[in-house]
Amino acid sequence: MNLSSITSTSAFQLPLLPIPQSHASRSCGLVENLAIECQSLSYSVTTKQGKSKPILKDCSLSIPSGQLWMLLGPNGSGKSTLLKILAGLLTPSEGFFRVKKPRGFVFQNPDHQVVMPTVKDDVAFGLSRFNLTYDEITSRVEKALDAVGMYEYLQRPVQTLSGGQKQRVAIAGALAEKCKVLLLDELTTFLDDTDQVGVIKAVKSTLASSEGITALWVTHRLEELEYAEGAVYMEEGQVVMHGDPPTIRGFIEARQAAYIKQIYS
Ligand SMILES: Nc1ncnc2c1ncn2[C@@H]1O[C@H](COP(=O)(O)OP(=O)(O)OP(=O)(O)O)[C@@H](O)[C@H]1O
Repeated sequence: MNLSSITSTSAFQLPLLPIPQSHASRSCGLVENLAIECQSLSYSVTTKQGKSKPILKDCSLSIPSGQLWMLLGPNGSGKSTLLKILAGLLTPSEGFFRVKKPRGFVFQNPDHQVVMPTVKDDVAFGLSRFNLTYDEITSRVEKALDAVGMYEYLQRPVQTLSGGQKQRVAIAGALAEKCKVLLLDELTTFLDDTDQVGVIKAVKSTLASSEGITALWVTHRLEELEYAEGAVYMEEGQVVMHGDPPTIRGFIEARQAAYIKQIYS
């Protein structure tokens, strides 16, 4: 169901990774072929004491259409908050953002999203608000489940599915609604290795077989970067860098090594 610049950090100063020209072209001042764009996005909450607490600070990033990008960063760095803003679930305090629509948000815990009795009912649920015939709904549900490798589970009760299968059903819900952007919040956190790879491959093959669907995937798992075309790394509410996965991976590994050295020195 479907419900960079580098900013200064204490230890590292790296240059902005520009978006390759093949990914984005400028015309009349607007960036074309981008699925997601944020400029100077900030988000604050008001504490019980009445003080403003910044959660996101001056975040800028651009993600081209048709690609899988990863969003990484330590706990509490603001990844989920940024994703919720992009999904329209939170309103930024300042800045500008644009996301191609329709967009779909898939939660970390599939039990919060996959709630109808059977797989086909769950994928069809969001379609009830469109004026579609029964045949159109059936066709969309079948195509969406096929895209995530779950077609044979059409009639299955959802409580018999594994966590990874439920995640794929949740993604199918967004695909059935013809979402152009999939916002995927730590889908593999609770999954074993087999389910993890199954979900990520389902997203990859969906993007490969469709026209211009883009996915932004929040993760803590560095090894998942091998599936991505691009990545964004956040710390303390800021986008520290964004660009190609090997460079981001090298940066994070250097950061982790420095942290471990600091602990043991
Ligand atoms: N409504 C809120 N009120 C107060 N603090 C909040 C609120 N929402 C988020 N925060 C804080 O903002 C910070 C960023 O939270 P967020 O969930 O976006 O981080 P994250 O990078 O997704 O973390 P994790 O990897 O642990 O899921 C955290 O310190 C969190 O406690």
